[in-house]
Amino acid sequence: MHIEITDLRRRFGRVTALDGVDLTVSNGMFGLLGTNGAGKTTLMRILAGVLPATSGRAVVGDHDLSTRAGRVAVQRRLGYLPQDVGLYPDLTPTEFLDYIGLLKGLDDRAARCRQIGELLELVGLSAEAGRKLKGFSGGMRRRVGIAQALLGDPTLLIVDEPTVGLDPEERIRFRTLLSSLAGNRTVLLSTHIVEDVAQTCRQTAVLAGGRVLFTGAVTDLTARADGVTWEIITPGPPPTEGVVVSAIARADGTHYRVVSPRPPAPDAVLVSPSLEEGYVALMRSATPTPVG
Ligand SMILES: Nc1ncnc2c1ncn2[C@@H]1O[C@H](COP(=O)(O)OP(=O)(O)OP(=O)(O)O)[C@@H](O)[C@H]1O
Repeated sequence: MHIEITDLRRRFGRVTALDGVDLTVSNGMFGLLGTNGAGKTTLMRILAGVLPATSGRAVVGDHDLSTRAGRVAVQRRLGYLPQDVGLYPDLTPTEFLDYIGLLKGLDDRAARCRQIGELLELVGLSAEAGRKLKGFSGGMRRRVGIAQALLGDPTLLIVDEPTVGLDPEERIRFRTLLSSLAGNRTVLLSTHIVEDVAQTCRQTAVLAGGRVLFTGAVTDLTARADGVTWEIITPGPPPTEGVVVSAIARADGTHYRVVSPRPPAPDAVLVSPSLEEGYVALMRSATPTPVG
C-alpha cells in the first residue's frame, strides 16, 4: 500500500512533534529510525488513524486520513502493533485473539477460529494457545501482539519499536517474522535499533526533531559514512576525535571504528561503513575529507 505524506505537522501544546514531514513509502518493509522523541510514534499514530494531524496531508492508498471516511477505510486494511499492546493477563492467546477478531468485525466464527489457528502457528505460539497470557515472556507477548495486528489480513502493517527489551535470539526471530510478512504488504517499522533496519529493510527514513533528515535506500544511508569511517588498532585509550562506534579488544590491541571527517589518529585506515556508521555520520553531519 502506497503512503504519501506531505508537510505533516503535529503539535502538543508548545511541543512540535512533527514539523513538516514529507515522506513516500511503498510496498515492502520500510524502517523509520530516529532518536528518542524524534516523532516516530506520533507519525505512526497518525498513520494508524488514532491521532489527528495538526496540518498537512497523509494519503494511504487512495484514502486521505484527514477525512473520517479515509480513516475508516485505512483502518479496515491496517494492522497496528503499538509500543505497549494491552494484553488481558487472564485470557489465553486464543481467547484474546478471538476478542480482537470480534472487535475487528470478523463475524464468521469458523473463519475467525481458522485464522487464529493459522496466526498462532505463524508466530510460533500454537503450543502455548491454551496458556494464560500472564505467564508469557516479553518476546511471546510481542508475538501475540503481531498476531492481533495480522487478524483480518491487513495490507498495511505498522509496528512501533517491536524489538525493544527482547533478548538477541528473540529479536532476530521477531524481525525475521516481520520480513516474512512484507512480501505482499507494506510494513512500516519504527525503531531506534539500526541493526534491525539493516537486516530487514531496503528503504528507510531518519527523523530528528520532527523533521526528515534522510529518506531513501538503506545503501544510500550507509554511503553517508563513505570516506569518514576509520579503523584504529591500539593498545591505548580510544581516540578523542570523532565518534567511536565500536571497540573490540583483541590480542593485537583494541580495534576502534570511528566516524570522523578527519583521520582520528596518524595510523587510522579508511574502512567500508555499516548502516550504523552511516546513521552516525548523518546525525553528526560528518563530511568526507578528501584523501591524498
Ligand atoms: N500525547 C502527547 N502529549 C504531549 N507531548 C507529546 C505527546 N506525544 C508525544 N509528545 C511529544 O512529542 C515529541 C515526539 O514524541 P514521539 O513519542 O512521537 O517520539 P518517538 O520518536 O516515538 O520517541 P521514542 O523513541 O522515545 O518513543 C516528544 O517531545 C514527546 O514528548
